[in-house]
Amino acid sequence: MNHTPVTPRFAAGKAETLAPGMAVGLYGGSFDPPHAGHRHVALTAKKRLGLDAVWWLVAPQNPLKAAAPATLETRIAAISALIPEPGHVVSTIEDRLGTRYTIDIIRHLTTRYPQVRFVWIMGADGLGSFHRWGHWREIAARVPICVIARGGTPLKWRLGKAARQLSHARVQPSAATALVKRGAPGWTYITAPLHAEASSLLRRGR
Ligand SMILES: Nc1ncnc2c1ncn2[C@@H]1O[C@H](COP(=O)(O)OP(=O)(O)OP(=O)(O)O)[C@@H](O)[C@H]1O
Ligand SMILES: O=C(O)c1ccc[n+]([C@@H]2O[C@H](COP(=O)([O-])O)[C@@H](O)[C@H]2O)c1
Repeated sequence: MNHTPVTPRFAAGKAETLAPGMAVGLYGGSFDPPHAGHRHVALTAKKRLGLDAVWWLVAPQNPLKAAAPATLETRIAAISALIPEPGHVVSTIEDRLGTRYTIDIIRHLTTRYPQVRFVWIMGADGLGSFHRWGHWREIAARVPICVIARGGTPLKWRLGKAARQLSHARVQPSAATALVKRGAPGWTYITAPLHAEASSLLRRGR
């Protein structure tokens, strides 16, 4: 197969490599700092969706968060140490494209690599605030979404605006791999065992 490197290698040392037909999970986060809960999400999604790779998209700055996170270098190094397994790539594509908005990444990747099957990965709290993201309906129209359960207020998140408006496109977790093959629109909510870790808890303990 003809492997096309998206960009040159970057600090983390693993290339973001794409090939036609590949299934790639896009796991966006502040990762400030990354923790075992993130690892759990990425490993669960990779397994349950049958992904070839998970790209950990390190957000330069979440547009909905006021506080600036640690430097990209610090977070990249920490993610690389947390998840050395093959198939997990730390990506600075948001920084390279000079955007803080997920829609820009999704438009770029789905337009440029139409033969790659991208899927967006997020924790359940992300579903709860998804309707506040820029062009969230277009994101959902362009890529399937995999939501991984998280402790907190799951009922509120599952009954939130985005979940309600996208309810027609929801599929059972048993259809998750088929969803990735079929493509958007579609989302699934995977009730993996919960993982209690949170970056805010770790920052408080610093
Ligand atoms: N323990 C967890 N279980 C499930 N999803 C998680 C967990 N921790 C983080 N996530 C998900 O990972 C993505 C990145 O999360 P983020 O980097 O903001 O970490 P966080 O622990 O939620 O941080 P903070 O506590 O500062 O809000 C989000 O989609 C979030 O929902
Ligand atoms: O595009 C947006 O409007 C948007 C708003 C909030 C969050 N996001 C993305 O959601 C992902 C998770 O963010 P965070 O800070 O909760 O880890 C990360 O990739 C952010 O860039 C994106």
